[in-house]
Amino acid sequence: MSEQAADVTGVDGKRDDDYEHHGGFPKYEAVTPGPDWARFVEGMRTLQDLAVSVDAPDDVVAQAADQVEKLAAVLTPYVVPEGRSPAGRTIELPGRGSLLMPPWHIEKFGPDGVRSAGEFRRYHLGGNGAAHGGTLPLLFDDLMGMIVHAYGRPISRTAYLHVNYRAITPLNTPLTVEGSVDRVEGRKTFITAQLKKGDTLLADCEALMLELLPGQP
Ligand SMILES: CCCCC/C=C\C/C=C\C/C=C\C/C=C\CCCC(=O)SCCNC(=O)CCNC(=O)[C@H](O)C(C)(C)COP(=O)(O)OP(=O)(O)OC[C@H]1O[C@@H](n2cnc3c(N)ncnc32)[C@H](O)[C@@H]1OP(=O)(O)O
Repeated sequence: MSEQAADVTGVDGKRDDDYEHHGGFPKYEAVTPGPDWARFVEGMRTLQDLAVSVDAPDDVVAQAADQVEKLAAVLTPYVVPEGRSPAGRTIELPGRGSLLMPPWHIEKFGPDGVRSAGEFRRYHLGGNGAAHGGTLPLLFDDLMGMIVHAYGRPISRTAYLHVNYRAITPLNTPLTVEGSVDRVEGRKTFITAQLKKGDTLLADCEALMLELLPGQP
């Protein structure tokens, strides 16, 4: 597993040294895990989809539960502190290799904004074939973190996230989400983003990201 420092170069081309010591935040570095990590994560995503969509006989569920318990026992000795797992730090994988994130891949990452593309899956079902309303703020919030980072701002947290649901967000359909910094006022970074299916606006979002003060968690 090789580690590389995240690019924290600001819009003015200067390295943002504040990134190193702002807030009480651990420092994250992008990572390239071994060759089986992608297969492992995708397999786990398939299991998540299945776990919310099967109605299997008791003996099949018992068999599955046995295997899940065995798998957990295999992995448990390797639990590491926050920021050390490849989950969330593998930029080239959908959802940066984190099961919490929808399996979307980054198409554009820079000071002028971040765009990612992907699909919501059965795991993300809300009702009547649409994505759960709570999955959209998850997608947007993660995007906001990346936009702040790509813009070269110090570590910031979401103070508010305002989502407007404009149309039903379908499952298993290619979508894009894109956003950029609107303005910066002191510690405040204001960002807007849109979720689209082709040219159709599904949801838009406005967020305030607040730069953390020294020692803030
Ligand atoms: C993973 C990396 C892998 C490799 C790297 C590669 C790629 C990058 C990838 C990812 C990105 C990397 C890193 C991302 C890092 C972090 C993202 C984290 C996102 C989150 O983690 S998301 C969690 C949900 N988030 C919270 O859990 C926040 C809880 N909260 C608080 O922690 C405090 O609340 C805080 C600190 C936000 C503010 O507290 P505070 O005391 O410092 O500030 P204060 O309240 O004084 O406000 C100052 C001024 O903001 C105004 N203001 C405040 N709140 C407002 C509101 N809601 N609406 C309107 N105005 C508001 C005030 O009115 C005042 O304005 P004014 O100065 O004009 O009077």
